[in-house]
Amino acid sequence: MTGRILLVDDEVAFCELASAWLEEDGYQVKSAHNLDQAREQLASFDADLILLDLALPPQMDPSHTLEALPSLGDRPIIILTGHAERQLALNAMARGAWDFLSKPVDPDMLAVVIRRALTKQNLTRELGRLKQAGQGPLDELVGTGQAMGNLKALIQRIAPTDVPVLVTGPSGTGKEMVSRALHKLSRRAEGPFISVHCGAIPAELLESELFGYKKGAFTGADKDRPGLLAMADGGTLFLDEIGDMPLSMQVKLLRVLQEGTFYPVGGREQQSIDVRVVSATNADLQHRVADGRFREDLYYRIKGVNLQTPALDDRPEDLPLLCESLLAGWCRRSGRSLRLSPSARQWFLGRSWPGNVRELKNTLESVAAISQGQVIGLDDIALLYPTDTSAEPQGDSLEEQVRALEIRLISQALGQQQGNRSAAARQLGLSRQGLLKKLERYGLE
Ligand SMILES: Nc1ncnc2c1ncn2[C@@H]1O[C@H](COP(=O)(O)OP(=O)(O)OP(=O)(O)O)[C@@H](O)[C@H]1O
Repeated sequence: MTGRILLVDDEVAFCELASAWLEEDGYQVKSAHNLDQAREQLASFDADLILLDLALPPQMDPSHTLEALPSLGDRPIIILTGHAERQLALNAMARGAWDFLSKPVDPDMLAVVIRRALTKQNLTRELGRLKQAGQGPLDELVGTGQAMGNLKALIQRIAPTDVPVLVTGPSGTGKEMVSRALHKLSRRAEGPFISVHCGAIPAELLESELFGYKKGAFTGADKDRPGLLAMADGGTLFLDEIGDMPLSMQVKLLRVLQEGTFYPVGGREQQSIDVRVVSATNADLQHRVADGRFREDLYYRIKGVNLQTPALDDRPEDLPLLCESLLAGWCRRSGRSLRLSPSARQWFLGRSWPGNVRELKNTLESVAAISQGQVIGLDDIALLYPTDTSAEPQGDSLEEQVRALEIRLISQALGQQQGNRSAAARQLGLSRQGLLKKLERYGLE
């Protein structure tokens, strides 16, 4: 076991002896001979545990030492006592000390007590870390119904392991969000989360994007460049749309996942990586395996645990909360304050969302962007979706109608292109820059 221990005892001989025992067990040890020295040491030596004699100079008064306990920080303290000081030791424990040992100290007993205290300290720290990390990522995944509840419980269970995860579900159901939550709740949370859009990178570039390349590997390779795999080292590699990965690349990826090593394009030196692989797809991979478009061995390699994100229409119970939280998110970003009128809310709750949360989000944000007061009404919705509402559009000048039409067409294009802005711009005949400007103007970012 590893750990840092501060020994506080005025008996120099005892400090030396105990330090030798503890160092032999692999601990880092420092000694102090009075309370002032102890506090000084703690300023630069963040001890995980303190061994503390109660009778310390200059006072040699145990009750003075007891009063000083809180100034030694929030770490387990083990009290060292003489036989006559049993009551004092019990007082110390009542004040939060972890345990006590009578002198002369038995080295085996010391080892056991220290191991128990450090285990407890590690668990407390881990719990604190998990509580802190655990709040955010799962709360971002809005949904309190049974389907989302089960999914969140599974995420929490699987996240701390290194098991590969395949996230499947229809487009716009939050597969990427789930994958990020897995990373943020994992032991790799401090490491990188690298996303590879397997379908968006042209097949001929995928290899150099993933593996990186050496200078001179091909025309234009004027210096070494690390690939996405190397960048993900120590973290999570997220393979999005894995079903669209070309077969030739699937073989190479399989080798990396099996061996944990790869060669950069044009390189002779093997590189190793340590990554956790999370893949996502809205394709039916088993079907692709059956018709030969996806390698079976790779399928089983990445599948590990399969998490399924439910279609929004299969969890209508979450719609009210989703509307509320998506609108609140838009308000935060745009600096506006808006709510849904009862009839507008009814409209959102009463229809089907085949494009899932992405479609709901785009629709809500488009309507929010064109609404003018503090309440989104059915008339705002009617401006964008005239055929979906019975209300007539009201008070719309030519300018407002053009704006509404633009917003609708942009939202539609973004929905059809799965949020890919370059593709949506192409579909609309706009430059990417032109589309970005409009998104900003209409608060659709
Ligand atoms: N449960 C959810 N709570 C809040 N927002 C969500 C939820 N699910 C999805 N979203 C939002 O919907 C949009 C789409 O989510 P995401 O990109 O994770 O979906 P996806 O399943 O990976 O989609 P695709 O298959 O098209 O890549 C994002 O803006 C995301 O923030």
